[in-house]
Amino acid sequence: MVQSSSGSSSSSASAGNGIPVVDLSPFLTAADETGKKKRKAMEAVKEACSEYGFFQIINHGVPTTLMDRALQLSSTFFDFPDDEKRNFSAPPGAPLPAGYSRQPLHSPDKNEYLLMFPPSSPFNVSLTRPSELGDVAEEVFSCLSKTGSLIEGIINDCLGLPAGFLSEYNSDRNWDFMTALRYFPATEEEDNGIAPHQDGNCVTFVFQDEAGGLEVCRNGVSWIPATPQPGAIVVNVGDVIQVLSNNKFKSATHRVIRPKGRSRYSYAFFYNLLGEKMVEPLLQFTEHLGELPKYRKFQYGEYMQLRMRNKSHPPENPQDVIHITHYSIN
Ligand SMILES: O=C(O)CCC(=O)C(=O)O
Ligand SMILES: [Fe+2]
Repeated sequence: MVQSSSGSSSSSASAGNGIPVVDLSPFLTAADETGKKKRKAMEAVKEACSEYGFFQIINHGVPTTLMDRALQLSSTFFDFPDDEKRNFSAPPGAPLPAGYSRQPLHSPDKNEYLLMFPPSSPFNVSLTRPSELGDVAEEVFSCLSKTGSLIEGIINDCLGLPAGFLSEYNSDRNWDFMTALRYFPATEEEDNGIAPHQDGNCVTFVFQDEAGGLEVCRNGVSWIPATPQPGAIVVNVGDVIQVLSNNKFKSATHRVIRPKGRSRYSYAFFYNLLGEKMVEPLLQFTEHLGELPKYRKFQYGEYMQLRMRNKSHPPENPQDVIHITHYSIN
């Protein structure tokens, strides 16, 4: 049921060298009549979310062939000359930066990416080269949206919330987005792909090629690899779930280290929340437990704007970068 991503079998979600791996098949097949396998998987998710904020899922229903194809097609796209790639950038003044972008020179992050909103979004840039990319990316988007809803339901139950609470709270999928990323090969001088950060959204899903490099910080001390495993999807809890659960579930700090001598390709799908939604610790994790809320209430869209400002206008003093602690009650 559960094994560590370093490959060794184990019955504990925290064993092994890598992050825990959870088999979702009991949730997708009718073969679990007693519900025992589901309960075991739920325990593993619960432990992973409170210990690491990270786990990998297998037998999740997203076809491996689709993920592999998507990675091949994005790598073909990123191999195009810069001028060609820029034809797929959002037009100047566009309300959202859909399509192709490269991290600005001042950024420590050395990657380029394609940004996609839900397939029906008018902000999307049509991905016509290579010819299959647009359709395959849409298919990936729809599949991961379903995975998002499945994992959100599992997290809901792991947190002991009333059935369907999170899906009702987060019922509008319009703010979800996905990136196809390419990290440039490391140089002799530096190898940062994405600097240590937490994701601001609800839950993130990543699938990656075999290069490796995604790492999770444990207890502020050690870095644990999310070792690539064929067909697996990495799941990480974002700030919204951390706040709602009053820190019961962790929005883990993670980073990407670029490999030497090759590029690294991945897709990241952000199961998000509508900007107008208010976020605050739920009574189940405060009053009902006799505990004080660790965050004040805030509007999600405001937090997203502050995070985007971190990127567009990085503060001189790194201590002024806005994190979820901006809303902490000390
Ligand atoms: O590419 C990856 O493996 C992770 C990307 C990530 O952490 C992010 O975009 O927030
Ligand atoms: Fe991230």
